[in-house]
Amino acid sequence: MANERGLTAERSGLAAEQEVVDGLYTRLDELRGEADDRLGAIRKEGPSGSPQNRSERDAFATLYEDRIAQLDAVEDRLCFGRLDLRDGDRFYVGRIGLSDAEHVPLLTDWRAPAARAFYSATAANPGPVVNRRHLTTQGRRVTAVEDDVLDVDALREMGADEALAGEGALLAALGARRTGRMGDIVATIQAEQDAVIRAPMTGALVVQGGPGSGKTAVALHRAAYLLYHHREQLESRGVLLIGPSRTFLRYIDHVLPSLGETGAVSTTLAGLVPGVDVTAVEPDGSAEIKGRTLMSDVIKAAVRERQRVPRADKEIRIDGRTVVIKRSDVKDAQGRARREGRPHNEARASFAKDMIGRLTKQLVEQLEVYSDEDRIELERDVRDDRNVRIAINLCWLPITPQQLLRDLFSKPHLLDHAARMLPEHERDLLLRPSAAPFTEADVPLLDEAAELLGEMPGGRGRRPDEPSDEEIQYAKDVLDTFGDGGMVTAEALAARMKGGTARLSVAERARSDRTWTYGHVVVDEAQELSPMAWRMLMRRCPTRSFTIVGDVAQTTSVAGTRWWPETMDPLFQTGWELRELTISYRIPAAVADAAQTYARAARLPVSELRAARELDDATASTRHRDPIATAAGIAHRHADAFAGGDGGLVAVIAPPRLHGALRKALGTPAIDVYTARESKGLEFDVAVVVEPAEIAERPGDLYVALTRPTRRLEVVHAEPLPQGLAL
Ligand SMILES: Nc1ncnc2c1ncn2[C@@H]1O[C@H](COP(=O)(O)OP(=O)(O)OP(=O)(O)O)[C@@H](O)[C@H]1O
Repeated sequence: MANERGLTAERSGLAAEQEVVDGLYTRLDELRGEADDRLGAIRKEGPSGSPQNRSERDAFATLYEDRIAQLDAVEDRLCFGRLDLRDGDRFYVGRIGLSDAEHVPLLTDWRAPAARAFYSATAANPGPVVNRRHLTTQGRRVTAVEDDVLDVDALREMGADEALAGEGALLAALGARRTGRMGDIVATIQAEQDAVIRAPMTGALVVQGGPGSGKTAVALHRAAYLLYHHREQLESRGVLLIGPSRTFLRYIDHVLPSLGETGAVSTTLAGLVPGVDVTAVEPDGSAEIKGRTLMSDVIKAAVRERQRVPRADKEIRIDGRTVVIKRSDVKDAQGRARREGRPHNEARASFAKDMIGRLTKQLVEQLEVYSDEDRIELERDVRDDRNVRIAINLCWLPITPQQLLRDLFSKPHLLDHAARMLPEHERDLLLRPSAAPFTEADVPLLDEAAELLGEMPGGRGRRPDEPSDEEIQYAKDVLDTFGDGGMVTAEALAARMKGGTARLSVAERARSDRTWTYGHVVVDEAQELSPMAWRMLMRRCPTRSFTIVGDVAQTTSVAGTRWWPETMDPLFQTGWELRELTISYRIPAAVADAAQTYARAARLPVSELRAARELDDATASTRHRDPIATAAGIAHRHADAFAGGDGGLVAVIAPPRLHGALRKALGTPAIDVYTARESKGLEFDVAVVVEPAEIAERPGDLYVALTRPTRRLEVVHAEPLPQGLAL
């Protein structure tokens, strides 16, 4: 009888909530219809009217398009909660705020202050809330309601556990099959996560948490939260989101739009330097050196090296007269140009102007001309003289960041000069052919160089006294051929000039993007960044407003962080704060235990981590002579079971040398094969980890690999398991 009464109440609860939710979707449809109509009307007007009218119309069209995109994006799970307050008030919480035509609020945005209690109220600390209701919907249909009764007496009577808010809704979300795209967690954000999401925007917030503790989810929701609360400030400067790889960015690219936000720029570190393609991986030895802060001094010295003083004074004939490029003049003019404090390529104009002035003066004195007109004419002659231009270029050579780096790492004499502070064996590690492709560790160096070099001449329209690309390339060739301080005759230079020229490849178009500064920067997998990479990010946000999430136990980069204070203190001094997330929402308890036991044995700095779920049969280990065929067989078995059921993702994580054989044995692109590093930040229903001892050459790599599955970890090996791993 009691049960029946319960069921009836549940059904009537559902029906009542369905009515409310229907009303919300009706309002959503109305708003979408209005925005559609307005956009249609604007488009109908066509491109007529004054330029001002047109640009106003364009602005409105963009506004309506954005609004429609926002309303479309919140269709799924528009409303997911209800709060009943002690004073009898009740309101619904959803992805966006909605009001009716009379401005009566219908739905409260999850980011609004009033909605905070939905995530933070507990039985011990209920605030004004007596009941929190979670609504589960499929499409527009309400399929379940679940109440957290926060009235302590009622709660005690029910003997309920208050550890996880909305446990049913949470466990349903955690148990859902993975699709390969990350979803938002807005309906089930937990209290410790909410505190991070809503933390004030000042300074740097560092969030340390074990695998699956929701760092990525929290970082994305915080970006949405900050955009909502500081819209004016952030919309003009933007929010930058840095992720470890393009695969990872694809994995998360759905989340912000589903939260109604399209205003963040997400990219990798390399994506911040336009025109640079990172295609190579380099040995740890050189990557580690390139990550050190002292590389900023190396780059500085390399740039400075392009400002040269000739070994001897040099005579140049102009229209039958001789002028002398004097070493003392060059030194003096360089000093003056440097004191202006502009970047190298931009300061070159001052140096060139100064030198042209000095040479003109020599002609003026020789010819004894006194009229301004004659003087101006002579100056033009000097400026237009090719030999003069070449000589000036040799003393102050404009150069792109890419070329600077290629030269620096391929020419021992340049490296010896610029990187004097490094021991010889470390300099040797940096040497590589000039045509070698760029690596990830080069990116911050390119950015540093771009900062010191500034715009290439002609980047924003060439001035008359600036050299052409051909002249620059030519002078560069000369320097490449003759090395340090190479003085060659004007005739030799001219002869080579005829031999054809190459254009410099400068990513000028995107230059203005490179120097853009953001209102807030969110960094994911932040433990991987080197000190040089941090320098690069600090330039992107002079206000030092950062959200930094990562796990120092998962660090795989040799130049990365193993202890936050070591990295953060020099960057932010006292302006940073550390928070921890302690519950893993991804991995089942048995996987968490196995991974943590291994990590502790390998002396990784693991944080405390509890798993939110216990699942049976969550781990398995198979030893076999043929790990390739065995792994492929196991992966197929799971994939087939998923195909026959309600879906799910299977992935294989293995050392790179086994990838070819594994792909062949799998025979289908439907099951992805990753290295441990490639799998970073991703998750799968089943992860098949092959030859863990080999992956464990870098213990952080194995820790990452073991913590990818949401349901089952399969370990396959021919070699013995690494120490500390027991399944
Ligand atoms: N409060 C929550 N409600 C529902 N799902 C959650 C919640 N918190 C996290 N998750 C889910 O747990 C999984 C792991 O989250 P996430 O990838 O953000 O963790 P992470 O800490 O970044 O992990 P890693 O260190 O491995 O990169 C994701 O599927 C995420 O959606």
